[in-house]
Order: sequence, then C-alpha cells, then structure tokens
Amino acid sequence: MTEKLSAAARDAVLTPLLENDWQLDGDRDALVKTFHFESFVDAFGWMTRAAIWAEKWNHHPEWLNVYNRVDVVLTTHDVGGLSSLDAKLARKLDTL
Ligand SMILES: C[C@H](O)[C@H](O)[C@H]1CNC2=NC(N)=NC(=O)C2=N1
Repeated sequence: MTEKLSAAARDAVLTPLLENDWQLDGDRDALVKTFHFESFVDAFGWMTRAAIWAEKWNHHPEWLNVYNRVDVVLTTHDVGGLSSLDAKLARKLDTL
C-alpha cells in the first residue's frame, strides 16, 4: 500500500533530490525537474527507458516533451501527494 511520505521521512528522502535540481511544487506536493538533451532522439530514447521503469513499478510520470527538453512532474495520484515511489522514480530518472 502506497502512503504519503511522513513528515519525518520527507527531509531525508527529499534533500538529496533537491540538491540534484529537483524542485518542490508546494501547490501540488510534487517533484518537478526539466531534463535537457542533445536532440529529440536522445530525449525520446531517455523517455522510453524511463517508461519501462515506470511500467515495471506501476508508477508513472507526468511529463511534457518539447524537442530536446522533457519537463517531469512526479506525484502519487492515489494518495494526493508525494510518496516514496516518487523519490524512487526521481532517483532512477537521474541515472538513466
Ligand atoms: C491503478 C493503478 O495502479 C494506479 O492508478 C497507479 C498507476 N500509476 C500511478 N502513477 C502515479 N504517478 N501515481 C499513482 O498514484 C499511480 N497509480
């Protein structure tokens, strides 16, 4: 069962991500980050790799691709805010 990140867990989980260019959208309790690539093909290839992990974990990003840029929003719709799954997916997106 996915649960919202507790107040106690938030700092430890979110601090490394915020230090790696993720930002908090406080209105939606979401993590947001823009990824830049050399080309559309690079961007779309990265999205394809990300999509495989998202499907494997049944946790899916909201994202917008414009040419070589991908704007990503991570939040957990089922709980109305951030869960550990968002942090897990954020860390994966940073490594792909
Ligand atoms: C029914 C299905 O398991 C759920 O809707 C999953 C699918 N992917 C999801 N992705 C995200 N980001 N949040 C969710 O709450 C979510 N829930």
